[in-house]
Amino acid sequence: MGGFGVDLGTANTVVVQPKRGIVFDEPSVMLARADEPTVPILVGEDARQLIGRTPVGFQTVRPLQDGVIVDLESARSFIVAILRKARQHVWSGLRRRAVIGVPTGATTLECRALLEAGHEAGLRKVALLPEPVAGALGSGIDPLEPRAHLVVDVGGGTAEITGFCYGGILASRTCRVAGDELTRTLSQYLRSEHQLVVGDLTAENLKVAMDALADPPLIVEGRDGATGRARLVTLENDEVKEALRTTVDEIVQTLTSCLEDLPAQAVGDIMSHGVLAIGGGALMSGFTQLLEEHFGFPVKLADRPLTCVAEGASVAMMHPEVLAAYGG
Ligand SMILES: Nc1ncnc2c1ncn2[C@@H]1O[C@H](COP(=O)(O)OP(=O)(O)OP(=O)(O)O)[C@@H](O)[C@H]1O
Repeated sequence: MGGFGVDLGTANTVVVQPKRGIVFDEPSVMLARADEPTVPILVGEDARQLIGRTPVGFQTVRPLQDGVIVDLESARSFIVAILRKARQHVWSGLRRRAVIGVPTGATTLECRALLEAGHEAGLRKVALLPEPVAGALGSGIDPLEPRAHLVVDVGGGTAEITGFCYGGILASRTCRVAGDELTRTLSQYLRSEHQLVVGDLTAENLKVAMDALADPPLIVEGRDGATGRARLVTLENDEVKEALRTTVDEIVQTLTSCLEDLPAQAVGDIMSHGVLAIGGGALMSGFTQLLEEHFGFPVKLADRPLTCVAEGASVAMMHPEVLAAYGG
């Protein structure tokens, strides 16, 4: 069966084909000339490497913000470019169809922009599926069963929580503070507390490294804010966690507030089966434990939190009943 399951994220884009698995998994970034911002020269990881070191006359463009398209032309060029890259693995002249994950909180206009970008990129048929439903499907959950599920998705631009059951959404809350804001918080912290200026990539690597860090301190390279000279700063794991605490609390509070909107019976289902956590931000050290403390019931990190949305979108192509219930 042809076609693509696509998670077009603010931070990363993943494309899955039903028979071949993941055919593209790279940052949602493209490099373009400043005077032609919608014509990509580099796409994905190659373009990301130039963030913070972009030569004069070029710019790095992120076609999505907060999980939705902000500029139709850039988004269309980006989709064309990633599908071309994906096709290097499987060349095909056929016009394919696709299921694309979309934030539950996306407006009709934002959904239309995504559909238009897909069609303009040459896709024959495009259907949309809420990302939490796709993530659940990609994690082996049947979203049509008559039992409530709660999915937390912490991405780059948004953190979302969605309750759904038997083909319908029960409740949903969105927080436009997520992984990328945590990176910015860390960058600002280094500047204000250590007078160290670092690039976005360094701040993000530090945030992700905290995950793997047990006891050894972390060494960060940057530029001294006063003298401009290169300097190293040593940070303890706990210091990084503390620097991120206020932003993490903001995300957790929005997510837990969704419980108020859920019917009591649904809360019972979730208490006995737990919450599913997806998205790269959920990988942050201690995040699922913190959520468990606030929810009061178990939170399970998906087996493949970064790719399950695209995997579920790919599975949905073979389940038109799921698309009919949740998508379009
Ligand atoms: N091990 C990790 N620890 C902490 N954060 C991580 C880790 N791995 C990835 N991230 C963060 O997860 C975010 C990207 O997650 P993901 O790819 O799910 O987002 P997205 O789908 O592109 O975004 P959105 O859902 O907002 O459109 C980034 O902010 C990245 O820094």
